[in-house]
Amino acid sequence: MSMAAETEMEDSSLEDRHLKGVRHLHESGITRIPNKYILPVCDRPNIKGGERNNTQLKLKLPIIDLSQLHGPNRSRVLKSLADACEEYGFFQVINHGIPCDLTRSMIDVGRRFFELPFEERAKYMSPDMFAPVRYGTSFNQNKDGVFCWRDFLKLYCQPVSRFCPQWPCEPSDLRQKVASYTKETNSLFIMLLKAVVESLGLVDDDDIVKEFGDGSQLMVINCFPSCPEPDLTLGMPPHSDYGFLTLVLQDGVLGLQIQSQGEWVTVDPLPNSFVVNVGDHLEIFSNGRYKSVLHRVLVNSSKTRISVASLHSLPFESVVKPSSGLITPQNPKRYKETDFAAFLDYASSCEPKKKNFIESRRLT
Ligand SMILES: O=C(O)CCC(=O)C(=O)O
Ligand SMILES: [Fe+2]
Repeated sequence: MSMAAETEMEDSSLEDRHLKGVRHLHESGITRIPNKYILPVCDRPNIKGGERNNTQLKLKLPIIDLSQLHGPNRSRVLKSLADACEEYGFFQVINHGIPCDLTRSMIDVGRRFFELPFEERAKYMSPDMFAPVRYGTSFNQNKDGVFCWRDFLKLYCQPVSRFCPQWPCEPSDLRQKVASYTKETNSLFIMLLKAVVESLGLVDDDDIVKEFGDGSQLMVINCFPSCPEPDLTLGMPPHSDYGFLTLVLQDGVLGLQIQSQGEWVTVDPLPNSFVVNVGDHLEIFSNGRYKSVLHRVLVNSSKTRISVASLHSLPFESVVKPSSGLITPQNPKRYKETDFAAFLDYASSCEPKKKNFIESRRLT
């Protein structure tokens, strides 16, 4: 075989390797990351002081105590919520009522899914962005020039009775855990949604809350294996989330970063809290008052990290637009109407540098 043919064969088997995901690479025991994962210098995470001597800026997100939401302190809680959504686009909720046994077992079953033999996981691989069950790698494996250090399992969740039979049957308790977790996170979301709507001063806007009764819920279980060269790559590139609110559960390993005053800072959540972030749809609904903030994920050289992001929004076919109750001559509409299909078209048709869908919806 000629050298060129050999190199070509090597290249194509390397290409295959990327599509098998980073868990697969990690299991092969590599000590350097393949070029496919190396970011241009300007996009690298710039881990200050080196990883061992980690002096990352840590951020304590504003705390929303849900045990105070239905008592005499309600207006104070709503004010904190409004401030957090305006200033950070992120907050953490405590006393949310979801049992920690359930959150622990959700992380645990997610971890066990990624520990299954590759062939078992591969049954759910699909390049189709619309697939209700999709195991994949990177951010958008069809488009990303540089891959990121993440594998994921995405599950459509609502209605549970429709999607549950399509979820992976291994690990054997996955369906039951995801079903319970879906139910609990959906109730928490509805509680937060009502508070968010009220915090915008929309006391009479019951329509939106009703519409969310049949809303969409997408669960993304992320696996960020330990990485031999974490300063050259990212677990997720800077992006915003498309939905209304995202509820993020983490396993205790830090990694999530948000941009605050021009610097990337690491979110350091309280134990048993949920990190919640404003998505593009809420930025549009609030006519830009609440911000869908860019965030990214760092990886590290010693620990695998698991996170579960639950993305909540309107039914897939609904149109999202600035709330009419917020539009005045002084505060005109700042965003075009959008729907889920427009987002998927955008996400699948380009490789957005900042993965920021909302820019394309802004009225100038
Ligand atoms: O892993 C995390 O903490 C965040 C994950 C995330 O941003 C996402 O799944 O959209
Ligand atoms: Fe995200």
